Amino acid sequence: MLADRHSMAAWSGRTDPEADSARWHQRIQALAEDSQPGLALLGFACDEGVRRNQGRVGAAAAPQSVRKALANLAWHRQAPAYDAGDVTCEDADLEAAQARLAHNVCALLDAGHLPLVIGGGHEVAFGSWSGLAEHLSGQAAPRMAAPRIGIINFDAHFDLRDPTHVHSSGTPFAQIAEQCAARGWPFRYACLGVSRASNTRALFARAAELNVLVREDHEIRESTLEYIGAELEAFAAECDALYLTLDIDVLPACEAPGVSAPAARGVRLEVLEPLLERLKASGKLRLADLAELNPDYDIDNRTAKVAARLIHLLSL
Ligand SMILES: N=CN[C@@H](CCC(=O)O)C(=O)O
Ligand SMILES: [Mn+2]
Ligand SMILES: [Mn+2]
Repeated sequence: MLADRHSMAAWSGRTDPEADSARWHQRIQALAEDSQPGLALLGFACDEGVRRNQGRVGAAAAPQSVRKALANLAWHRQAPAYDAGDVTCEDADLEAAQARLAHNVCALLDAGHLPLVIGGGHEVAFGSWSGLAEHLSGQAAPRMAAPRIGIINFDAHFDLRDPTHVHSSGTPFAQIAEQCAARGWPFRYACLGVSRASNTRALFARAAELNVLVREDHEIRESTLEYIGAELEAFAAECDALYLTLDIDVLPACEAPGVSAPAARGVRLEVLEPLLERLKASGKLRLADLAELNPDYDIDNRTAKVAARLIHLLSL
């Protein structure tokens, strides 16, 4: 086990007497060296990036709160699911935590698992992507000279802040763009649910420079669902592998109050879910993560339940 800590304590809940009534807590297993390929949940218990980004901290506690919410959901999977433990951030050393996350994600991919990382602040994205990059550059994956990794971020924010001075929850995709440039890899980034009011002109300009596929929050609604779904499929078709990153603050604050920076408008769950279904259907999803859930501001575990439902959807 590579992760910094591991406990199955969160996995408890209701047990029904009827046959075929299993819930996640009854089926999820602790990851072992010889585990058959399956879905691997890995926590990134870190909000140092949020602190550096002047945000309200608390997201480090999200992995445990999501596990508790997921524990009681009904189990409909055929393939196994594992808990791979948590990577933690020690002594505010975000860079070291991201490097350990990357090694863990790479090891899971090498072993044939689909890693689903539960952040943490959105600084999780740099560690997640680095793990996929390490995997695609290594021996375990089919050789690709310059893999076309498509990043699909559902987020009210671009998280493309200038990383020159500080690495934070606001910089991961700019850090990834730098990494791609250094490796001669294409940078393919789609950011959906962006709030114009919450992102400066400088960030919109950087997104344009980097050729980011941008859809603002107000553009994603039931009447445009077909168009945006087709646009995402076309984006996916031009990629070798997809990395999906879900910033929970893409949802309206009434649906997801427990986040570091709540969205005044957001994209509703009923619109988000069909888009995720279409992405799954592409068959190219290699990695997913969830970011910015902050249990300190949650109401009756509403946000944790939404996060658990999204994991449940992705796991089917
Ligand atoms: N990952 C967070 N990103 C946002 C936070 C905005 C805020 O704190 O209001 C950002 O940096 O833009
Ligand atoms: Mn974000
Ligand atoms: Mn955000």
